[in-house]
Amino acid sequence: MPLILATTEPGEPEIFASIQGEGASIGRPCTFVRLSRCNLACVWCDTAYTWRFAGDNRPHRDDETFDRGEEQVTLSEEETARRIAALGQHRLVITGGEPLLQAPALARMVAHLQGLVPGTHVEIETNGSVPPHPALDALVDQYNVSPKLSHSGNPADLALNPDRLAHWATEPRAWFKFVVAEPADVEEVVTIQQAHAIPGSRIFLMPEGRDSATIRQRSHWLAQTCSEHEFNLTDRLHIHLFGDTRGT
Ligand SMILES: Nc1nc2[nH]cc(C(=O)O)c2c(=O)[nH]1
Ligand code: SF4
Ligand SMILES: [Mg+2]
Repeated sequence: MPLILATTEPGEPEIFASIQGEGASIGRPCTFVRLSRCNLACVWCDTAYTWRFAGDNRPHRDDETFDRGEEQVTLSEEETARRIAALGQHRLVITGGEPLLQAPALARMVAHLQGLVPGTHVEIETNGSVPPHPALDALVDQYNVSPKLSHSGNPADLALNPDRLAHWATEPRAWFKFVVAEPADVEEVVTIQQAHAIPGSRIFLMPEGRDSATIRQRSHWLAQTCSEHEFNLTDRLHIHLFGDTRGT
């Protein structure tokens, strides 16, 4: 089974070199590969083109639906690895959508990539609701786990499964990154932190926002909140640098 990737334009897979814009590796140069499809549906999702295809009526703030044929491209594991290797980086961030939905094919792709560029550091951006897959898990250096709070609009039993969260809480390669828009969202983070005994040093709060002004405004009060709770604050560096654009 090949990989189903997102596109920057019809037929063009979203594989690009950039700077990690969020979380524990912020500022590091890396290559990104964006996979299509997600098992959740966040109302403020900034990559709705990976899942909100015509006929999907789950609510989204923009109320836009996308043409699956234009937004998805199928690429073999080997060709995906070749395109990543051609960008010359030694770090890879696998994102989506929800990339763990395609874990078996991703495992084959990463194994192939390690043959082309040995020692590549592999990070996965995940919403944390999908169990890790053993073959892929063995090839991953870092998980950036972003559980979705109630303001995302997802049912809690899907987005905040206690067994899944318990797994990530005890996974030493996992960092937590919570998207926060309002102070009430932080209360949910604290509840999750306490339920799973997650050290604050492994938690990042990230302002929800798709433009610099919103991110900056929310970062002001979030900085104070992070001090109080000893959480980390993360920016969304790529939005300041490139705006809300694909392939950046
Ligand atoms: N530069 C950059 N950094 C990112 N970190 C996480 C991203 C994501 O979309 O998951 C992302 C992204 O789309 N671009
Ligand atoms: S989990 Fe991520 S990709 Fe999926 S809908 Fe939410 S923000 Fe979008
Ligand atoms: Mg993004």
